[in-house]
Amino acid sequence: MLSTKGSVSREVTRLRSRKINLSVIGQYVDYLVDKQGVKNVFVNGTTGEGLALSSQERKQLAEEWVNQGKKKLEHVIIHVGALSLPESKELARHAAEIGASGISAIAPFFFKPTNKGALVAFLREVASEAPHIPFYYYHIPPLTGVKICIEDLLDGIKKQIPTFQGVKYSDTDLLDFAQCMDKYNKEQFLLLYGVDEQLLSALAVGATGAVGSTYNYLGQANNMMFQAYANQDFALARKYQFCIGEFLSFVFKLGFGVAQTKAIMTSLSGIPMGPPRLPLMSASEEFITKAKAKLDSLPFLTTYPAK
Ligand SMILES: CC(=O)N[C@@H]([C@@H](O)[C@H](O)[C@H](O)CO)[C@@H](O)CC(=O)C(=O)O
Repeated sequence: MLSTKGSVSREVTRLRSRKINLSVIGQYVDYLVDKQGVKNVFVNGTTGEGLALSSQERKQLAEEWVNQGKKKLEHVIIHVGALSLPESKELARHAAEIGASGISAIAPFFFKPTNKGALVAFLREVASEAPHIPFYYYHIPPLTGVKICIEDLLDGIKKQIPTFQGVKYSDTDLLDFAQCMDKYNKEQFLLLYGVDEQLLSALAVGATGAVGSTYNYLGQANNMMFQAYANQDFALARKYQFCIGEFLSFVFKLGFGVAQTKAIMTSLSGIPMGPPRLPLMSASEEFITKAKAKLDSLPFLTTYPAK
């Protein structure tokens, strides 16, 4: 007991005054593009701990990603969601000014919108600050607690938010997701799926893309899964999804979240992702060793045929 308390307080001291490190972003962009085949990024979202950062830090990160991504990345979408509407609007304006390809926002989750009208009113205010770039709603009910049905949200949304382009859908409700695909086919919304362990099921009902934490280090494996699915090689696509599932199921049992994602990413890419910000605590050495050993036991996920 005593030793646990001691190590928690040492960790707290270590995490207390951590600052963002902009100097690794250029390297991060190259790693994603060259090693993972990932050319679209979602900045200041969950994995990037956007909600734990000050507005100033979020702006600095957004600028660095846009600048470093020039001529390398296809899309840099900046997450501008915040608990306060003025803050969210300011971040939206800033993202548009610096040349982001799009913006996205979660629902505020302290004073929550309790119905579609309230949510749309909030999102409309945010989106209207960046009237020339696409807006994506970031649906992540496990973290926001806002469970407004997306099938309902999409009904008439373009009239309310002319720049509305789609949804980053980080929830397991594949019925709602499939209904959106089916019902709004004509609108050609981009529905980007965000539960990595279920991506293949989302592809089967028509997902147009994916945004998630594991694409930082398993981007190639997921690209292969996309390719296998497009080629109608469903056995191969399932093999990728099952392997990804085996890895995630293993780390879930150890305790998995943003801090652990950063640690895995650091260990695989060699780029120091740094510790998370309090109240999140760093991944343990034991976690890192076990997660790395598990990935090493699944070479199918991390070794690819030469191009
Ligand atoms: C709750 C959460 O963190 N979800 C992740 C998933 O990628 C998730 O880590 C993965 O599916 C493992 O459960 C993403 O949806 C979040 C994400 O894309 C982001 O960084 O904004």
